[in-house]
Amino acid sequence: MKRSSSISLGSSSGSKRQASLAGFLKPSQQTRVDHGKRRNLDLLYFDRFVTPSCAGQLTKYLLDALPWYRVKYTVRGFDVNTPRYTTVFGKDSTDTKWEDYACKPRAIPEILLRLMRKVEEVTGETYNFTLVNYYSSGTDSISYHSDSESFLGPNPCIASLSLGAPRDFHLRHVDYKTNDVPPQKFVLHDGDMVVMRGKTQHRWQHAVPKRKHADGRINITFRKGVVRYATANYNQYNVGKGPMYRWEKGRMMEKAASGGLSGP
Ligand SMILES: O=C(O)CCC(=O)C(=O)O
Ligand SMILES: [Fe+2]
Repeated sequence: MKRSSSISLGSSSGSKRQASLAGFLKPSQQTRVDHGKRRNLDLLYFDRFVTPSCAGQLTKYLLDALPWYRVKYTVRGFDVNTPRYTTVFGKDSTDTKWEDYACKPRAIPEILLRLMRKVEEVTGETYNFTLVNYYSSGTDSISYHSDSESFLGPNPCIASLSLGAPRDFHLRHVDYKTNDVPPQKFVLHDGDMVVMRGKTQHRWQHAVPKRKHADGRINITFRKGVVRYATANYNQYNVGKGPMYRWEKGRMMEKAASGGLSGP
């Protein structure tokens, strides 16, 4: 699908830094991958949803402006070190007041909000969270998982934008061990967007595997949390209680303990 609309990401922003981001979006091509053989894989793929110049500015801005975390947690007695930097903004759609959460959610920064509105327009969905990953090198990754959390509702739509270095994106059917449904593998380039919809999260898993060599890559996902627990869960697994990191002089620098969410 061709679209000619473009928007400015920066013109009416409050902060000077954001206002200097004069990029634009131009959804160029939309490919839908959903035929029956692929068993409930309902994907939209936007080739260069964000133009290269906008993607470059956005990457620099986000790296610089956002607080980053390297979350550690325990699952069934095993210590897990999240193998990438993460951060999260937004709040579930319940009418819970912001101050009533044990860990106060953070408002979505203006630039991500603008991006979210454009993604909403193009996907015909609404979102209230943005989760951001930073893969600093090929050893940063996300292993096979599905985002089928019940707090996202029955068939969640998740829009996922890639910025920076290309990385492989793999999908496999949940019953891949016993069926012959082939895995799907493609490369996500700077500015590309994948939208996972329908039963995709229930019937498929996705991953960004480790690679020997890869430069920095940011991934932004837009999701909609429909119950209060979404906010606590996303905070726990994307911010945690460990130190915060800031991008300074071309690398991540550890800062004081976050103690939960505080302003970006
Ligand atoms: O980095 C990506 O492309 C995928 C990220 C992802 O699957 C997630 O954050 O749940
Ligand atoms: Fe995911």
